Amino acid sequence: MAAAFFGAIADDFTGASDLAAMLSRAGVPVTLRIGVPVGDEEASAFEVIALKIRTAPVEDAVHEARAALRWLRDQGARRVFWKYCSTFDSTTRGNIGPVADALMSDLRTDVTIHCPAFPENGRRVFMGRLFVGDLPLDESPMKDHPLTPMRDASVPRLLRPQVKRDVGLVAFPTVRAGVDAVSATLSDARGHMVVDSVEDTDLSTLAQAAQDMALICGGSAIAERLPKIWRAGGALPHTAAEPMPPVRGGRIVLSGSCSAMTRAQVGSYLRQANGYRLDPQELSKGGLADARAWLVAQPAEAHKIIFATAEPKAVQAAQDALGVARAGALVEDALAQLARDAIDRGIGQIVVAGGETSGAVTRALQVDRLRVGPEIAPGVPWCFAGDGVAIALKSGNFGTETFFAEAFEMLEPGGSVAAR
Ligand SMILES: Nc1ncnc2c1ncn2[C@@H]1O[C@H](COP(=O)(O)OP(=O)(O)O)[C@@H](O)[C@H]1O
Ligand SMILES: O=C(O)[C@@H](O)C(=O)COP(=O)(O)O
Repeated sequence: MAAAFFGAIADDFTGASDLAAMLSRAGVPVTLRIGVPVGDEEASAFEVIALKIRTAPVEDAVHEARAALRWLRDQGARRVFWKYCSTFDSTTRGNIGPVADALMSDLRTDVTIHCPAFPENGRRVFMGRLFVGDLPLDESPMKDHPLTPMRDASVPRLLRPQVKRDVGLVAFPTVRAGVDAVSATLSDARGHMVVDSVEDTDLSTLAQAAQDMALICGGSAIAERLPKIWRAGGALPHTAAEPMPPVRGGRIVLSGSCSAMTRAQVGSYLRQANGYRLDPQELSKGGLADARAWLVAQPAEAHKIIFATAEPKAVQAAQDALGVARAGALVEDALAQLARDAIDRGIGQIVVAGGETSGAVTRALQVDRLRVGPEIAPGVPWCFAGDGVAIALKSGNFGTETFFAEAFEMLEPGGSVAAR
């Protein structure tokens, strides 16, 4: 049976598909697993396990991540990646640090790096401060995230209260001094080293310096560099990507993200699509019957979107009335049920917006693995579930305004996926 070479644990589903897309750019076979598989399976060289632990209680998150690590190691993976959000999304109790600590202990390593930077998507780290576009994290739209509002931009300061080990910084001047300077710093370091990275060239330097680390933590962008480095160094055996399977027609967008970019994308798509808006307070009183009836009345081929996406004020009002967790769960459960309905109606092309939302929808579809296909936008690939179903899991802030239409165009006859 083929063995895994690299194993990643992602704290949410969009994050997992983002990482899988970045690895796929190097032409290596990547399998995205939905939850920890049970027992041995035919492994790809690159395995990514999607968990839904970003906002889970710390003990649950650590427990699931450790189970994922055991499975990956059992499949042969010796290089491990802990994938979290490029905007360092974590609650006040935060799972990023505790999971990193637990993985370090299990891997018997006393140093790791934290690299959330993703310059292609506007996430940069300078002197430990995380920027989203031209704004510090705590001034960016992430300050209003429904589940993980980010109120500080300093990654070391966010991480320190979450971990048992020391937290240090590989600062920009060292990164720009090159691979030897970073390697020397890391070889003397212990604990969690946050690394600055402003441009892609910094990621290449860091990936070179970290290529032999047992554990790397962060966003997906640094991982893009790793397959090429391992291949060039002779560590990675020859691997080839697989062809894409056929996809059936019928399309729908399900959006539970309230991020700034998703709000713009929903607004743009509503100019061409039939739309149904879900409201958590109405869901709590009236349930889902209206939304399900609306979906049944839609032609399969029509452009259509069901969304709970709302402005921060409306989100706040729903949370004040219902509580944060219940408001979120009502929306996630509703979109999960509607995804099942869509599949039952023969719809084959589903775009989901939002990390938590993607977790709820994908689980509801009872898919256990996805083949990773071409990217619609940086970090958002089409994934293939089998039976002619394609799913794209879009992180809240990824993509441009016309993302939803572009995604379906790729699957149209003559589109870039259909043409393969
Ligand atoms: N109108 C709303 N009011 C309150 N919560 C909402 C609303 N719409 C969506 N949510 C919840 O907000 C959360 C958004 O998180 P997520 O799906 O991870 O999106 P993102 O990728 O933008 O972070 C989900 O739990 C979702 O159910
Ligand atoms: O690293 C990233 O930004 C994404 O891969 C990610 O984790 C997305 O999370 P959501 O914004 O919650 O979808």
